[in-house]
Amino acid sequence: MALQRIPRLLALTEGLWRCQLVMCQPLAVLQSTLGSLALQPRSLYTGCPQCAKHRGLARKKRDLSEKKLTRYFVDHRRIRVVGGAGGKGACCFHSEPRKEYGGPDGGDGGNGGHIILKVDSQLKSLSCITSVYQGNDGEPGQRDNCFGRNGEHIYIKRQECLVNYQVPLGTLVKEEGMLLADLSKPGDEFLAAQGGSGGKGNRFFLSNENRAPMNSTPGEPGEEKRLQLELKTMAHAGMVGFPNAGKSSLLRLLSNARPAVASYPFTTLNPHVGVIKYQDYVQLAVADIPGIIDGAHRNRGLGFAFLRHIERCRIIVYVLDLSHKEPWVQLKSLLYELGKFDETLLQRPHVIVANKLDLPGARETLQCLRQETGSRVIGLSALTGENAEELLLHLREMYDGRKQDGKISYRDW
Ligand SMILES: Nc1nc2c(ncn2[C@@H]2O[C@H](COP(=O)(O)OP(=O)(O)OP(=O)(O)O)[C@@H](O)[C@H]2O)c(=O)[nH]1
Ligand SMILES: [Mg+2]
Repeated sequence: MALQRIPRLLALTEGLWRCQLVMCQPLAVLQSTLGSLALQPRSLYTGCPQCAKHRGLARKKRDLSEKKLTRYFVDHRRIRVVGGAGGKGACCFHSEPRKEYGGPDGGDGGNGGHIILKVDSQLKSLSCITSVYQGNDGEPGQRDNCFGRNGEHIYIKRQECLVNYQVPLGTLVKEEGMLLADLSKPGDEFLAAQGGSGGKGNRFFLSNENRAPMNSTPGEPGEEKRLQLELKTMAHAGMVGFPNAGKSSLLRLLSNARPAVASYPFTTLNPHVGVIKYQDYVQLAVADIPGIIDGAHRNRGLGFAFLRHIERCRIIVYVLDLSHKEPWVQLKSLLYELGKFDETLLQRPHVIVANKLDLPGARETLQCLRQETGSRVIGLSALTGENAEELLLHLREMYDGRKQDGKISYRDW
């Protein structure tokens, strides 16, 4: 019996020993004598149960692979929304002992619930949006002039116990290609489908001419719409460049985002947004999108549809690769492809960044690039972090400048 208790005792004591708690002499003796049983030492957790829970959560979260992310990142959805139908009006008469002609007392039906799209800034993708949303129907009217209950409105993320659905910030709502709403501010709402109004009970039809109306109306059906939801990433600055130029490496260097980096082209398949945090608590969001190549507008490479994710960026960062002999050719191609997508993108304030300054011969190429473009080019290395401050300061200057113009505010990216 005593032998059976030994392993448990040992487990307790070794934990105490590992945590270097104040260990009394008898425990130390026991530890040394039972050590021959060679149980693996385990760490004794001395905190409360809540802390133990947190300890489990503190495990490092593994980044999702780009392929898996593609499954989760959805920037297009077609949905059918149907508002709830109105409840039917009741047709009945008051009945009480010794009251023969009680009169009509059929209550009205409740209104059907609307379907409302609401912005949730925590959401980053449209993946949680399902294809059909059916509104809640209103309840029918009841006798004794009881009106039916209105259908609960449905918001397109389930939140607490309410049926409550939401969309990410930057969602465009279109119907047959026509823009209905641009949900670009936190808290924005859009009434996607209106619920039908409830029917009238026979009490409603009571008049001097008709003291015993026998008619009541059914509730109206809810509105039905087929909508396209399109997500455009919201960031202050967007990076464009050829594959392998080092956009993701740069984003990793500047911000807390962790996009995948590899030496093969098209490593990035989805847009990533990182936040640069300045010491005075100003935060600047930077988006990294998949690389674009010559002929992207003819659907070469990954095409250029994802350029819509930089459409809302106020600053465009062209990332060029100094390992190429003529990076200015890359710049021309980028400008051409951007112009094909949207001419106005070319008028946006921009920064030209030449990456991979650490490579041999890169400084000479940088000089040539400056001469060719005739504008400011920030040479840096995303790998070593060399000269990254210049880019950080320049982005901040541009951001502050545009904020003073009233073109950027915290609410309006
Ligand atoms: N020597 C050097 N290599 C770099 C630098 N920046 C990035 N790289 C390398 O270049 C390769 C591509 O980097 P990425 O950050 O994945 O490039 P990307 O532009 O995001 O590429 P895509 O996602 O395919 O568009 C990786 O092997 C990086 O290690 C740099 O400053 N110096
Ligand atoms: Mg990348």
